[in-house]
Amino acid sequence: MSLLRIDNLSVSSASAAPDAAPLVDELSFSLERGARLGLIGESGSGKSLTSLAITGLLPTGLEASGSVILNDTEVIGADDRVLRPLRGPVASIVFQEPLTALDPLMRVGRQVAGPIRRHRGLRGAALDTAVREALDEVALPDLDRMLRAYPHEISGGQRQRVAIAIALASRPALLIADEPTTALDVTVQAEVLQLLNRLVDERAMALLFISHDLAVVSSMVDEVIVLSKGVAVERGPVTGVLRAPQHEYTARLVASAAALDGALDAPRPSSPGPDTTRPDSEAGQGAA
Ligand SMILES: Nc1ncnc2c1ncn2[C@@H]1O[C@H](COP(=O)(O)OP(=O)(O)OP(=O)(O)O)[C@@H](O)[C@H]1O
Repeated sequence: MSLLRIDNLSVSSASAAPDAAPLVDELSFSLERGARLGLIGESGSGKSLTSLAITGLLPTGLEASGSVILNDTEVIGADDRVLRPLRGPVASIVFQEPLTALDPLMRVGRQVAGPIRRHRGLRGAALDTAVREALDEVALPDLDRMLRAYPHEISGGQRQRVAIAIALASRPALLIADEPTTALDVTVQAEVLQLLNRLVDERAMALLFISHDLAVVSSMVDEVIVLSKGVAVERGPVTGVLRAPQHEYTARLVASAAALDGALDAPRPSSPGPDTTRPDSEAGQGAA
């Protein structure tokens, strides 16, 4: 039995015109325990709505149809009472913006303790130890300060590490990472990806990794689905899809990523180096 099996999932807005295209359109895929799948596509292609539909967290006004079976439970149409026990121990989400997941008025230590107490039943000294271990596992420095800090008192990268610690505290079988590093600067991004990679491996979790960034996706997953306007236009092993895209939309995504890489690698048009070829230039004068 697959950990997650999605059949013909569609998501539509209740207030949209009857002939409007669904926001997610007849999407099907499954994910086995320990497998890694990427969902890529431009902004607005339906990636986040898919992740929210999987955990039954679609905002009011949006309706899902089809079937999402998470660990043997049908999510679509299910009561919150049925879904709550799945959120955490079966599937956890790490969002793009860590502040979405964190309570601004609660110290980090208490926020991490909440899901550990709820899902693992720990109390007292055992709970304190588990909270420290959870923060240590995501490589947060200065644990004493972290435990007492409010979210605004730590950096963006540290906040995302705390959000990851919270998502993992309930030991999920499936981690959904929805653009987890997009809000972080490039060096911090690489550290957080490394951390996620290690934790997913160590815990043999399944990973659904959502991103518009092809380079990031290819470093994290084995298989990929390409979404365009809510439709899965291509899928397959990540290296094959990115090296030899079959669909024109995927080819465009790959080309624009390559163009971006090329632009970043190329020398800057206004080189900061001294221009000694112009006698009247500042550099030329300075060098004279
Ligand atoms: N609550 C809502 N009501 C109506 N339409 C919505 C709602 N939320 C999202 N949409 C629309 O659904 C489409 C898919 O949105 P979604 O957030 O899944 O895109 P995405 O691929 O995750 O984009 P991004 O990378 O920018 O987060 C978009 O056109 C969006 O405007």
